[in-house]
Amino acid sequence: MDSPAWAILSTPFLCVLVIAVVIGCLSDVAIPIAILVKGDRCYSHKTRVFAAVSLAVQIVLCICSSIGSITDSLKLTAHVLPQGADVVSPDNVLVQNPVIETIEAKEEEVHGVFNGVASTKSEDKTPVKKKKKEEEDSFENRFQLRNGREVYEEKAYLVGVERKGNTVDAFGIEESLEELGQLADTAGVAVVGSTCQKLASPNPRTYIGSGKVAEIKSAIHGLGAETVIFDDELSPGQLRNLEKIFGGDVRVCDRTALILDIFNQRAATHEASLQVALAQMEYQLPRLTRMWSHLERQAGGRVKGMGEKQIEVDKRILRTQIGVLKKELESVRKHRKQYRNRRTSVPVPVVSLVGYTNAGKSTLLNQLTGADVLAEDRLFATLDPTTRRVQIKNGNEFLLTDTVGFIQKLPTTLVAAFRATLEEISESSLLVHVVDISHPLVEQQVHAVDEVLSELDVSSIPRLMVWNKVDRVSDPKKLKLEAERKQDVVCVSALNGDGLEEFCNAVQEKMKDSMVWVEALVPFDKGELLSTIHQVGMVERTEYTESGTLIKAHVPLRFARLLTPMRQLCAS
Ligand SMILES: Nc1nc2c(ncn2[C@@H]2O[C@H](COP(=O)(O)OP(=O)(O)OP(=O)(O)O)[C@@H](O)[C@H]2O)c(=O)[nH]1
Ligand SMILES: [Mg+2]
Repeated sequence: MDSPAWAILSTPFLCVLVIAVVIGCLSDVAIPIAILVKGDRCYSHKTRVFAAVSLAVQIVLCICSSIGSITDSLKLTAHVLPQGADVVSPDNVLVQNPVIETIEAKEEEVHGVFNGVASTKSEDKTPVKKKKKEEEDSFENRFQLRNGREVYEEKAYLVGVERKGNTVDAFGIEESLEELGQLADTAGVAVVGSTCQKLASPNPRTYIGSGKVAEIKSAIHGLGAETVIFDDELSPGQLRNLEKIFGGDVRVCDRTALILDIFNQRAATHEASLQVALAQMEYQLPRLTRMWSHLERQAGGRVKGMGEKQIEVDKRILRTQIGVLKKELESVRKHRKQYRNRRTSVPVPVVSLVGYTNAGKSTLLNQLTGADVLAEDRLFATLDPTTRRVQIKNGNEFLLTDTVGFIQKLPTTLVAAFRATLEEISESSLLVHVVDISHPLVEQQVHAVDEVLSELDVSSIPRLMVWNKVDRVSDPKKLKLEAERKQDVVCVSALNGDGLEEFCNAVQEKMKDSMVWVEALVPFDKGELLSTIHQVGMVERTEYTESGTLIKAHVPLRFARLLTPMRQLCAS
């Protein structure tokens, strides 16, 4: 039914035109026809020939004019029809919509002509629907798979503060913000912008100045950010005030909350989950206030203190939960201690890898022991300690423990919550501080690690420093010479295995510091004791005598106690 013929016939204008042409033609041909019909009875031969010629000419003229009219009409109809379709189509908004949209549609039409392709999906071209589709697409794209979980990628705006009079060892504001960006990335948050401010002292109400707050407010609304992350820990009041000012659904959080969020996402074992839950609850406890301020608003201010009562109830619940968690963690700690005691009955020395997050601790453990601990270019890949046995070429061995990485401004709640895990460090014979020597902020990272270690009371344990990732520096030879000049520094590349033998030798040398020198006569029937001395100690000399084997070696202190009766034997 959409054919042009039907369209022509269905137009009243065309019908009138056709009738007029027919009447006109009939009137012009009527006289010659009458002459011809009456014939030779009334008219001469000449008159009839003239009438016949005239009729033929009229017919030809009539046909020509009809063809011309119909062609013009066709052209007109062809021009009118598409517009007519636009008007009646419910999908099309071009005719009804304002000027701007018509102009845009015209531009699209031109675009269509250039391409020579007629688009049939007019709805895809409308700006409103296009925008909606883009929004839907971007919404879908913002779901990311993190650690096996699908999470919605929030848009975040970062804020840093540079305190006047910062020490040389501290991170610069730009570097600190960059690290915050890395943390945000690890947590699955997309950073859309950042800003910083230099301050002598923080504003007690909003942490930053009011001008900066206004600037951030307009920036986040322009960028569509849902979260504002501060690089420093904010007080509960500051968090509340900032959220009120930013308005809407904008969430304000700080570095501590972000790190806790990462730990929460990454906790894979029961112990790690317990520790993270405890740290999160301790962080939330003073911040509960803002959750209940709506109660007083709902009551129109008539029931004053309603919110406060609710906060008290919640705080009590949270404190009870914290108590339960602490008890559970205490039992985990006891279990760990028992396991460690069992391990020390076979006195293999324990070496702990400590260091800044992403320095390469897990990669080093994997290279030396063939373990498959997760090592990746993300912050806080490791949360739980892993211990593996390392066998050195000379037959000696030690246990190597990989631990959770440190970071500058590490939340104290987190250090406290991870005490059970970190106790591994405090009971080791040697601390190996792994450093990413290729990192531009290596000095600041070393300083940050030393600060956390000072909180853990491990100053009496000997230390060895490992400059890792030497394959990434521009002049590895120069670096190795520099390391040789320093005491207790070894260069390695955990990734390609470069320098691992030197590392193991250095570990042994260093462990001598925590061992005692013994000379003991071991009876022949205590053969396994002798082999243990070879495993865990550093044997200088063995002599076979009539009453047993005389051994001179450095051995761990605990083991030296085991050898006490034999030492006496030797002395006599
Ligand atoms: N080029 C190079 N990359 C390395 C080296 N050692 C480690 N990496 C890379 O550095 C990244 C971090 O390594 P990890 O072993 O996970 O670091 P980590 O210290 O265990 O990190 P956390 O568990 O987060 O504390 C990974 O992408 C490794 O491949 C190295 O010697 N050279
Ligand atoms: Mg690791």
